[in-house]
Amino acid sequence: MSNRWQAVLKTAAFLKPYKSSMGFSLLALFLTAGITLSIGQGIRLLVDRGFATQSPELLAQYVLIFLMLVVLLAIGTFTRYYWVTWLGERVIADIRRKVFAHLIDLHPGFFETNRSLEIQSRLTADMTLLQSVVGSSISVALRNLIMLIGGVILLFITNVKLTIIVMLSIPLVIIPILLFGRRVRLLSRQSQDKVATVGAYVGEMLGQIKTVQAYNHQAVDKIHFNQYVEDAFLIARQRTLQRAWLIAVVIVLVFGAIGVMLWIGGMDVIEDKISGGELAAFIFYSIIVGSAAGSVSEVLGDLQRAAGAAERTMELLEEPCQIYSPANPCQLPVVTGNIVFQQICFAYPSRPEIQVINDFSLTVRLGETLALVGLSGAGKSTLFDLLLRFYDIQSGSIKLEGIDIRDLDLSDLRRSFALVSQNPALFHGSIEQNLRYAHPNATNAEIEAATKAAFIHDFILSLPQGYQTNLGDTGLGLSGGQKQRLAIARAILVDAPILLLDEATSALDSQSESWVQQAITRLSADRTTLVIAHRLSTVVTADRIALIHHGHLEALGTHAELMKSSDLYARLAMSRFQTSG
Ligand SMILES: Nc1ncnc2c1ncn2[C@@H]1O[C@H](COP(=O)(O)OP(=O)(O)OP(=O)(O)O)[C@@H](O)[C@H]1O
Repeated sequence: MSNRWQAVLKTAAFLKPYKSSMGFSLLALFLTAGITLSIGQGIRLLVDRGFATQSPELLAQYVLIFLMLVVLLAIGTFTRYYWVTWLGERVIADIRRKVFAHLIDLHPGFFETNRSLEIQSRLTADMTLLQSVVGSSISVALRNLIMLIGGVILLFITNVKLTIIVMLSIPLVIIPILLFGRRVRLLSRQSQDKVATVGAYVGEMLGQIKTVQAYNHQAVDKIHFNQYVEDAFLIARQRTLQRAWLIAVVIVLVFGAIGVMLWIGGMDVIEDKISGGELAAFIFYSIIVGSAAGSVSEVLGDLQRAAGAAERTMELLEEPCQIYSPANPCQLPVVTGNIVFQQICFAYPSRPEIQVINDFSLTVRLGETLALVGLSGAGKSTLFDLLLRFYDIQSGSIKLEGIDIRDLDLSDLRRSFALVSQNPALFHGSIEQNLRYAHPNATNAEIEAATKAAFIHDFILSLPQGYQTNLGDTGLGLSGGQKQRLAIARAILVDAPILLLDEATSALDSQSESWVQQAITRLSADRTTLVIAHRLSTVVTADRIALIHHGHLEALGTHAELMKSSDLYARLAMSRFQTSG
């Protein structure tokens, strides 16, 4: 079986928990199809017995039956529509939750080879497609299939001669409609893609609005954007033209065919070979059979596209997670900050030929502040990634409290660290929500103590909405220094035994710089701290400095020692360390 159909089966498995809803839907489906078909018989009785006999009582009786059928049809359709759509929405909600739960645990390396924008589009576009198929197309296909089969049987029962004529002429009507329909569908898909490109372009430009304006790039962007919009318009126009043709052709062919039938059938009625009711019922059934055949063929295209979406979704869901907790993790003792790197080697999975960390060994002492310094690209941030197990090393070992970090439960390991990165990640939401990110149950007093220690409390209070001030995406609306202090307050609140700090390279003004510096000093006072240092003030006050060069430990010691013993360090200190603060 091809992957695609396996994926469809796996997607269908999501329906399993909802057997009763499926039962309701199927029941309603058969009921409505049955009633629709029996309306033809109702029409026949109405014409032959109600009108032809000129009896008002019989007419009233048959109109009543007809109305009852209509009410039943309404109830059945309500049930079918509600349960089928419910199923579609429910199943897609389940798949979305499962995919997200899987993605958020996946190793970060996965997102390097798969653009997150593309994954986002899968989560929206593919899901919408699947939803429309589970929540409507399947039921439309099934209903029309039942009507098609039932309609053909009833056509034969009603009149064999006319049925044979209809059967011979159906392809004449259906084939042109299918051809036009296919072209319209192809153009609709192209049109959707074009609209998606327009959306992506707007997203990218608005996300980078300052760069766009700083480089006076608006005129060029307008030209590009106009091009995208015009492309989308041209395709939409073509699609509309084809669709208009399709509608016109359908009208001519379908009503033409009905006209022919009326002619042949009418002659039979005049010659008394069949009754007027039979002819009316016959025309009703032919319309049903014709439209059912059209719908089934149209829905088949949808089902095929949905199979593609199912395949991509299942691929995502089955992507193996390469970083996970061991089955029987070791118990982590109280973490004091005893970290040992032992001859570790590492290359990023996306560039396996470049050894970023090369036979690196280092023992971190309890409670010390260790500054990591080195040229840009030396591998400092990579060491943090390895400590947090975003990637696994290829050889050697990293031990925390004497235990290899690969033998620890991932959440235990990561709970031991508080990370303050160079560009602190803040999320959409209030300042308070951002502070509570890793410690949701913190009391207000704890939050205040943390923000005071990070020298950000007064600033927060100066905002009109204080702690409830909303931050835009990625902390929009705060300066670099404010973001860092907020991140430091968050780290204080987490109160993890080891602090990982990636100092900002961007120069802060001296006031802000000194606040950040003091906040860091407080934060690192009673815990083991690894800091990627870019400032002279930081390296001078650090207990020890590790100089990293090409992923290797080049030298280790205090500032004064390294200034004497290492040429590279002396050069680095002269040229690179920022002296502000
Ligand atoms: N995700 C990645 N995939 C492949 N290569 C990477 C990845 N991240 C970093 N690298 C490469 O690994 C090397 C070390 O990068 P790292 O970020 O650890 O350096 P760094 O010392 O922190 O530099 P800086 O001070 O400029 O931040 C660099 O050559 C970089 O290009």
